[in-house]
Amino acid sequence: MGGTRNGYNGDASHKVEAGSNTVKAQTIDELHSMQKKRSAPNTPTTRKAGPTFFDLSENQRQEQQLQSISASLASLTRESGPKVVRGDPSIASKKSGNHVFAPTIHVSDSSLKFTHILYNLSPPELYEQAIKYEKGSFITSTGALATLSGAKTGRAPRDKRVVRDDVTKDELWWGKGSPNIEMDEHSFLVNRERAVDYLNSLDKVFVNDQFLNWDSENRIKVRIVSARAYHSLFMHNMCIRPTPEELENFGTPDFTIYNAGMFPCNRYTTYMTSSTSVDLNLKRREMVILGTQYAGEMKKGLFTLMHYLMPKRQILTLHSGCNMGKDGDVALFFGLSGTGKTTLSTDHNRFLIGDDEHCWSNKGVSNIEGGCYAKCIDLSGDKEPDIWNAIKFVLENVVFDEYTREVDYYDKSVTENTRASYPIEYITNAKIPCVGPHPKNVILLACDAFGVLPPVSKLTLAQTMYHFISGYTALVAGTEEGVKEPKATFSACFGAAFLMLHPTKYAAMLAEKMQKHGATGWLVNTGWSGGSYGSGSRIKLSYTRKIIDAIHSGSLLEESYTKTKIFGLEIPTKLEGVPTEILDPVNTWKDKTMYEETLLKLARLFKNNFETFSNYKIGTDNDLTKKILAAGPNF
Ligand SMILES: Nc1ncnc2c1ncn2[C@@H]1O[C@H](COP(=O)(O)OP(=O)(O)OP(=O)(O)O)[C@@H](O)[C@H]1O
Ligand SMILES: O=C([O-])CC(=O)C(=O)O
Ligand SMILES: [Ca+2]
Ligand SMILES: [Mn+2]
Repeated sequence: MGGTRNGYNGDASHKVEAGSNTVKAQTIDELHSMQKKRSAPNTPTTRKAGPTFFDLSENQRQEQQLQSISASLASLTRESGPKVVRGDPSIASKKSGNHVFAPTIHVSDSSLKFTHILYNLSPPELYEQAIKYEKGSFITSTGALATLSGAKTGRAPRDKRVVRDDVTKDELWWGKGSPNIEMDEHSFLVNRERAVDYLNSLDKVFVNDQFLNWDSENRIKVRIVSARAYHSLFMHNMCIRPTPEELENFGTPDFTIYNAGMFPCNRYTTYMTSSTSVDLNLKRREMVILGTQYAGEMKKGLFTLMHYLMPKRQILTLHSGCNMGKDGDVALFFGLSGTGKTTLSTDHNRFLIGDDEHCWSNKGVSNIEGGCYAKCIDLSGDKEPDIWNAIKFVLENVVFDEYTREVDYYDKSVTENTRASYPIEYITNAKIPCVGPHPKNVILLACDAFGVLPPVSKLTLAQTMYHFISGYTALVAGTEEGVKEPKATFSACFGAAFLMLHPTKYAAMLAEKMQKHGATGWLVNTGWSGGSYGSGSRIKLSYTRKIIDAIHSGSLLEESYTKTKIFGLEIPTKLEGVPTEILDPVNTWKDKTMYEETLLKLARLFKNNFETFSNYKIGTDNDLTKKILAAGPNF
């Protein structure tokens, strides 16, 4: 890790003398102990650590930490908390002494045992745990840990539940089109108890205490309790890693995830429709995962939480990538899964702020996460060198050569949705801390499987809002369970699956911010050209990159434009590095009537989808609302 190793007070008597043949160790154990420095995983930061306010001894601090973890793992009915002890049960010495916290004596089998806590382990320690105990864990030729996520290789949005109570019933978006399927408090507690009992029945559980959001004033403390080293390593990568000082002063988390992924929910529990359940309880500030080991559920569960917490502070949450040029010009890349947020925000000529989840506050943008999660199907070192070189730590569901351990990125036999997760600092031009000024360009990515949207269009504010609320793409196979072929999808705000409030609330905030900061909207089709999926082909990544370059540099703004029929999109008449004929899709189709029909078909789909929004006002601006409604296709 490139981070600073503060927090370690080296004891000089234990150091190996440079240039001498002998070591100062008296025993083999002592010698081995010299290989290791005491430190904790951290994300590089330029932020100064606050004063260490705790005047506690190391033992007192550890005990407090264990008490807090024991409280997190408390069963609701039988005990106030399990006996917890730090360390791997196979290694930990039996003299657990002052590390033990045993709050109750009501005897049950589970209260007689210890739950060993593997607290914020480092990646090497997690590798060892995975290799030793988790079937399907292997080290690949580049040193990444290849893992399997089990039966689920994508998120399960139909199995997501949100507790509906007196507060959330009025605050949240429910009903048609909403991702928030209700459950009651009682059923949540049943699932929570099931997860906690399962976790406490294990010899050991992993606990990660980490942060969300690089905007330090709006940072959220999260605790993730999980049963697998893979899950702990994934979250180590994806959340912001605390410095040793920050970890010491962590205190009580703002939110806790109980991931009992390999253990199913009980179908006889009210509201359960399968063996998988991902449950969010805002009042208790908790999430429970049962019956899926797909790690993305944790990442996107936390993103959902941020979609609730941040708007309360006038901060907009964005399902977008984000990068910044050398002159400080920031671009956002919105888009549904597989449309190119990660691919296009990771740009060798620009600083990466983040690839997937951001906040836009009155100070500018901030990444929510500490890592990236790239699709790696068909990944090649030539086309995506920065991602290729960043692949460390976690590779999900990939296939590799048994002997050389070289990964075959073209192999889809486990799933289409193969993924790599890596700490953001492994992208060499990552912007640390991951914050930036107000965006100049807002790029909406759509992977249009119909092949009728132009490769790039310049949008008016009303058009930007229309397309943002529509959230169109042709979902590329994989990320959501059961999708095997591209298919037209509309997902409000390019992330309906993660919205907590009504889409128009986020849209109003975006419009207000774009207006205030003079950002330009663009629609970029990273999908098909020359025909629909099946006959045409996907637009070359190198062309899309040229388009994005011209947006960043400002040169595209200077081009002359013509307006397309039906969608009324402004398209440039030329663009350096991109064949002129592909800029207007009609030129690339052999069968022009087929093109017209397909265009009309897509326009109808847009219109039908937007009907649900026609009764809503976008913010307080009546005029803008009217313009947005008129900014859709006309036919
Ligand atoms: N013209 C293109 N533009 C962008 N991506 C392309 C293009 N052609 C092919 N691709 C491929 O499409 C995929 C885009 O996936 P990417 O990881 O960027 O999606 P994402 O928007 O970040 O999705 P998620 O939210 O699920 O992480 C990559 O595998 C990339 O190589
Ligand atoms: O959540 C996932 O599994 C991957 C992702 O980023 C998305 O779907 O937007
Ligand atoms: Ca991504
Ligand atoms: Mn995403």
